[in-house]
Amino acid sequence: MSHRGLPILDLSLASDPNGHDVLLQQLREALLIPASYILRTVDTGYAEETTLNEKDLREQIDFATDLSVIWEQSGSVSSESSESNEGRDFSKVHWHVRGPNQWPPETEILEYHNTFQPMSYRFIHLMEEGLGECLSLKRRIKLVGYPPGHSNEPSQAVGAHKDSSGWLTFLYPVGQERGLGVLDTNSEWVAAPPVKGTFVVNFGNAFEAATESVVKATVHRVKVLAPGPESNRRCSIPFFQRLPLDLTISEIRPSTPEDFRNLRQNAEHLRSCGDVSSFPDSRWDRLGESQLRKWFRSHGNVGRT
Ligand SMILES: O=C(O)CCC(=O)C(=O)O
Ligand SMILES: [Fe+2]
Repeated sequence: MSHRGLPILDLSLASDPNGHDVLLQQLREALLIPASYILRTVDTGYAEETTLNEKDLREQIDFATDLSVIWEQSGSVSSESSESNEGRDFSKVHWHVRGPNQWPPETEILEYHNTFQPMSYRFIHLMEEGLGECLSLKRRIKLVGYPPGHSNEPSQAVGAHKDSSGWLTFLYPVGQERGLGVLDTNSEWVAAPPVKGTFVVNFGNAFEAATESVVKATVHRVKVLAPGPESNRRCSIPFFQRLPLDLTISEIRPSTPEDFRNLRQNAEHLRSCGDVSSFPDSRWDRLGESQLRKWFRSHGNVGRT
């Protein structure tokens, strides 16, 4: 079940009475070994991004659930009047990240959404069976294009990072272009080339926090080659699952069974990678704050507005 260092899980075993338990066991092992695995299954608004203080060489467009603006300049907005505000405290600056959307609604890519949404839940339910997780998840889909690099050396297309959206990311590489790399437990970069009929699963920052670092968030990056016969435009479609903005680490933790969190004593293989940001940081307990910090770090213009 492995492809050049990354385990490959066959999701179809989930509905096979003889394969189900085997898959759960593989899933449990995969959660603890490397931080990423491959799952076998079935010109407007381009954003610029910076990772580790270096500009990424890629263009991207986001599709997400269209949410209304709920934060007001005046600070604390009385929430009682509106049912949809659910008693939130709008003096908290992280509510800035809610609306208005600067990207098309997810209905524009309905077919993709309708394929990935049930698949992502199928996978999450499988994890719940193995671990007992149960959280309310939102999602975001992104279309990403990487032009070939400028120099003869591979260039940073997106720098080393952990996905800040939180939970799991299902990453679908379009075409055969290589470039995705994942940091393994020995702090070495492992290539994650496209494998037909599969997509890559990354663990996000909140997943690491929920499991008290038993499962490490996947540190990953993309490098692109200089223009040449080997180097074409690379495209990918990540499907991010994220958690409610107001959720805190202390609220997330009980969702992971204690016996699983206790494995942390045996899981001290921390992958350090320079300045890659981590969610489990007492200064940024709330997921919304961590999201906002990510936007500040990656998109300088967001911090200025
Ligand atoms: O395009 C890829 O393969 C990786 C994209 C990614 O890591 C991200 O957008 O967070
Ligand atoms: Fe990522």
